[in-house]
Amino acid sequence: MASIADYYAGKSVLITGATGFMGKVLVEKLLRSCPHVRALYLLVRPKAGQSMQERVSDMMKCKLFDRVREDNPDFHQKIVPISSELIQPGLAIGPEDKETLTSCINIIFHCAATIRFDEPLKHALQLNVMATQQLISLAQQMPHLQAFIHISTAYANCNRRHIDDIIYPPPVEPKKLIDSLEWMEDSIVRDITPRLIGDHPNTYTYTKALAECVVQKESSKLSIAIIRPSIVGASWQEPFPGWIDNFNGPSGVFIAAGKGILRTMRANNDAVADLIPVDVVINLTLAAGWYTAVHRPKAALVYNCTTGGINPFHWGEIGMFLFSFKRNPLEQAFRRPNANITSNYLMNQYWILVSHRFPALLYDLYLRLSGQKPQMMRIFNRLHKAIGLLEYFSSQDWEWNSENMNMLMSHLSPEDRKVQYLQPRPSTYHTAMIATSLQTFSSRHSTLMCVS
Ligand SMILES: CCCCCCCCCCCCCCCCCCCC(=O)SCCNC(=O)CCNC(=O)[C@H](O)C(C)(C)COP(=O)(O)OP(=O)(O)OC[C@H]1O[C@@H](n2cnc3c(N)ncnc32)[C@H](O)[C@@H]1OP(=O)(O)O
Ligand SMILES: NC(=O)C1=CN([C@@H]2O[C@H](COP(=O)(O)OP(=O)(O)OC[C@H]3O[C@@H](n4cnc5c(N)ncnc54)[C@H](OP(=O)(O)O)[C@@H]3O)[C@@H](O)[C@H]2O)C=CC1
Repeated sequence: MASIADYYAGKSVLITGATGFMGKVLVEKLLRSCPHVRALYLLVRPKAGQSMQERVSDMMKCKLFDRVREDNPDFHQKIVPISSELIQPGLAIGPEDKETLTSCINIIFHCAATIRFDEPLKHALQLNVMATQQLISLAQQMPHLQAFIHISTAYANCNRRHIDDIIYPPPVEPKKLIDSLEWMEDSIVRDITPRLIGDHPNTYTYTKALAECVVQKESSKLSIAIIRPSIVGASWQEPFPGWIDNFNGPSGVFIAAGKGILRTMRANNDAVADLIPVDVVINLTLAAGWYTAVHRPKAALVYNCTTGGINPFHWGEIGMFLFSFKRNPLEQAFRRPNANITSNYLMNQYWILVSHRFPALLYDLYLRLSGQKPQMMRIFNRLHKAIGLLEYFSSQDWEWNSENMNMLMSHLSPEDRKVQYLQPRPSTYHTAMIATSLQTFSSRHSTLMCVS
């Protein structure tokens, strides 16, 4: 059977979300590990005054691409940016581009999404669900398509404690929800969002669950796989250890703790912190693309891409790790760092008062008296809002079944297992991943290495 690199040779690949955290790593690994891939078509929108071409060429200059650049200085010739705004009808792809895509694409990786926990429901629905539906419709017009890989999240079903690698019935029929929200004013949608999302913690996990249902509906017509990563962190090994370019999930928490701002947070010391390095997720994604295209499974296969089952690491251990900040605070720290976790709500409230609000009040008073604008209370209010949204995930445990991931591993040749390593088995990888990402944070004054 063809190796993964052999399979991708000569193939045209369509990627959404290529300018995002995971998308960039996917583009890089595909170019580096599958050097004979024919072309990567990236659906990109113009943003912040930059055209989509400018955005893509800036992205390719980033440090993440150093190794690809070394191997093949002309790698950019394989990248074809296509202008697309995913929440517009027809994904706002021009007729000529559509013609090109439908005639040549062999594999689609759908990474784009809004991952904000506080996204208004209508927008999360438009991007995470309706755009997925539109992309699938486009995929159905591609005669040479061999695989459609949808990136979901391990938390799409976080209202369950045990999560198998199957697609669960959606909380609501997506079409019904789309139709009923269409005519509603935004303020009404905002008011009824908590009732609609029910036992989901936010609009993100809720719409990702609906997207899986949309994908499943088409699985008889296309060869589909769904990848469900847990909390995606910095790279473990490739293209170099510790690469990360965002403040999502634990990263923002680490920085706030390293600057001595965040000193208390509600988390369960004994709950599994299911962190997975971005390079492992991308390896699984590429391997799943290969398997789906070669084996054409009859139903969509779901890959829970998690680590807790094989190599559990706990929030308490991360908390211990952050003690290193006591000796090495990040630059321009507000105070000497001293971050602690508690699972007790009242205790947390007490420490918020004593070690967050009170010092902020004092500092703002000092700023006022010295003729400057007070700012610390504002910063803490934002921090508390963000932490409030994350605590749901750090206070409880989930258990994921990873049969399909194991099955996929067993199908890889020994050579592919080296290139597309899937399971970070050594127990040191969590600490390596966190340590290197902390180095990334501290070495650049807490701005990240490659902010797009
Ligand atoms: C006491 C400490 C002990 C610590 C040990 C225990 C650690 C526990 C950590 C628990 C983490 C749990 C994480 C669970 C995650 C579950 C994951 C589910 C997995 C997924 O499927 S997808 C990925 C998940 N999505 C996210 O993580 C997104 C969550 N974030 C949001 O929804 C929003 O960011 C949030 C939290 C609502 C905040 O919004 P807002 O206030 O509007 O701020 P922005 O994010 O838009 O940022 C504005 C601006 O500020 C910059 N920024 C953000 N954070 C920092 C920072 N720490 N330092 C410096 N700058 C920061 C940000 O880049 C923006 O800049 P722009 O220039 O882009 O405007
Ligand atoms: N990060 C994590 O911890 C996890 C992520 N996931 C999933 O992985 C996938 C990728 O996540 P991640 O890379 O972290 O997310 P990012 O927020 O870093 O990237 C999101 C991507 O989607 C694109 N996008 C957003 N809106 C639009 C739009 N309207 N039109 C075109 N493109 C758009 C963004 O483009 P632009 O640059 O133009 O904004 C960006 O390229 C998502 O599906 C997410 O659910 C799953 C589990 C964990």
